[in-house]
Amino acid sequence: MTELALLALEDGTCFEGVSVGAPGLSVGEVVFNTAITGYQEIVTDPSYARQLVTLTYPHVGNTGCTAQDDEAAQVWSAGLIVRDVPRRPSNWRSQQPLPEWLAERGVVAIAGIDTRKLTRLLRDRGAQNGALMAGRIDRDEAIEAARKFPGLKGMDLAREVSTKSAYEWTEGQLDLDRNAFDTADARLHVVAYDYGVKRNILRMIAERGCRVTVVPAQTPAADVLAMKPDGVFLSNGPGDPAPCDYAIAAIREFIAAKVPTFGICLGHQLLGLAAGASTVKMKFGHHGANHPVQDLDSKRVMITSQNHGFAIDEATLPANVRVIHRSLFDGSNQGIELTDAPAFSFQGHPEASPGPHDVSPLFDRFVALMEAN
Ligand SMILES: NC(=O)CC[C@H](N)C(=O)O
Repeated sequence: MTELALLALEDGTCFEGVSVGAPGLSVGEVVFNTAITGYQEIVTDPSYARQLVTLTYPHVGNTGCTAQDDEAAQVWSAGLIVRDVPRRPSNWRSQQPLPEWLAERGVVAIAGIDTRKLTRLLRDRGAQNGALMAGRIDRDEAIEAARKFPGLKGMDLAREVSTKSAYEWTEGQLDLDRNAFDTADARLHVVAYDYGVKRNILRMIAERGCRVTVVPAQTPAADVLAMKPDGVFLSNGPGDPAPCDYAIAAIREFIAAKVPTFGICLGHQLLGLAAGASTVKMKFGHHGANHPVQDLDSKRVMITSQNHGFAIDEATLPANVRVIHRSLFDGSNQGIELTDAPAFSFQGHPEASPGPHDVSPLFDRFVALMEAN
């Protein structure tokens, strides 16, 4: 039986469609992602916590779902909004159709709405708070729920999605035949802060000859320094970076101790904050897999995977921070490097899961930085 679903925005706009997930009500910030592939990696990316993701690509679910493609232990996106789901997935790796996979995980999802209209609205007015309802639907209740969502600004979500206890990561990048990666003869020890880390980041660090210890977001710097790591990694993650004072304080200690440090996305923003810069909320952010970013040193342009709604305000960067990457879409900051400490970071997603691999050399740069220190 087809169940109805409804998406309501805080401005009162409603879209009616059909449910392609679990029944229920879910609220969050509505954002659009322009990637053509990678829906499973997108909804399991912890950076999407409290966000309802609409995909601009019209056919979603064509290749089904596969356990190996999860970027975390659960779906973190608050809900999924698509134009059309095929009746039957077709791919040799597919274990389950997308709607069944979403329903099993309790994720509310809607299909059959005009996602082009929704995306244009978000581009014009900026990211909107919204509510997604499936099964029993009620417009007024949904609009009210959307209006009650306080918005992501000021929301510290990193500590909510983080691991509760430390663990060792031992897997290399998935190449389908070989899932276990041997880190027995690892040359370097990396402590990775989990603010909402994606598995492919850990794989890419591990297979470059690193033993990786993943620690909770609120682990004090002293505990990490006691492990005498060769490097510290700051992960991606959801929410606003500014209220993550525990992380900013810890990173300041790593900078002072001159520990090689590499940050991605939320980790990049936190490094900027620790260095003394400010972050700003963007109008609708960057979410896609085709964003051109320039490496300002080599002048090379890379096509990158992106997922962020906050950004470092370059005007606030102190003199000891160099801008090393910039977005060619809107000129916003994409990378920084400290001139007086071995620390650098990138705003996009170099692990590219999903997305193009142009930025993967940044992981080699991190390894080189650790080796040089
Ligand atoms: N992918 C991320 O790490 C996102 C960082 C942050 N939550 C933002 O929206 O900008």
